[in-house]
Amino acid sequence: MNIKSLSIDGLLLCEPMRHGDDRGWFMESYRKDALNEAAGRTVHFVQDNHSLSTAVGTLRGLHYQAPPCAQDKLVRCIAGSVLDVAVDVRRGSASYGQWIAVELSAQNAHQLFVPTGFLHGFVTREPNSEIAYKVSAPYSRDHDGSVLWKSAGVDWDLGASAPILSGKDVDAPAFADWVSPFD
Ligand SMILES: Cc1cn([C@H]2C[C@H](O)[C@@H](COP(=O)(O)OP(=O)(O)O[C@H]3O[C@H](C)C(=O)[C@H](O)[C@H]3O)O2)c(=O)[nH]c1=O
Repeated sequence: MNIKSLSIDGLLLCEPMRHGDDRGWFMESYRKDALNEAAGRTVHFVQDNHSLSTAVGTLRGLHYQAPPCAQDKLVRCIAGSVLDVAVDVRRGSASYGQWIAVELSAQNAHQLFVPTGFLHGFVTREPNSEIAYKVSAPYSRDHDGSVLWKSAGVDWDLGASAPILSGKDVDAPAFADWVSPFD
């Protein structure tokens, strides 16, 4: 498992090693020890999530769970491919408002570690794309929030197409009007 820091402090790109043979391949898709060493702390995952997005251009984001239910996330794509996005919304951060986007795909097997204090979202690049991700706090509907996907300066690489959104994401507040709950 190769884990490297990205340009925004706290974000990690995990690249598991695939061991191929004439049957196919084997991969360790999660190593607690390696992630904790790279994160510099113990990350306690308590829930696994899995979503299927059937159409290209399905955009889920920009989402967060507010404290005290904030979530670290370890995100991977197990079918198709997505552009995965994280936006730094830690009020004390020198990189507040900065974002990164990485392609996660079943083919590259890359994973993005998104610590608490970031907005998270993705847009699908293939039909029937699936993401599976670990979170460090249980789902809490009362702490679940969204920021309008097109208001944070993210380049989603959508081309001329409008994304497919949930009602929650269509009506989300604009980044400029939103107050981050993260220190
Ligand atoms: C997140 C979640 C949702 N749900 C239920 C609530 C709704 O009835 C249904 C769909 O939820 P939602 O529209 O919030 O799903 P996504 O748009 O995929 O949201 C997720 O997408 C972005 C990319 C994230 O990083 C978050 O994990 C999460 O916000 O699943 C649950 O029962 N448990 C959960 O943990």
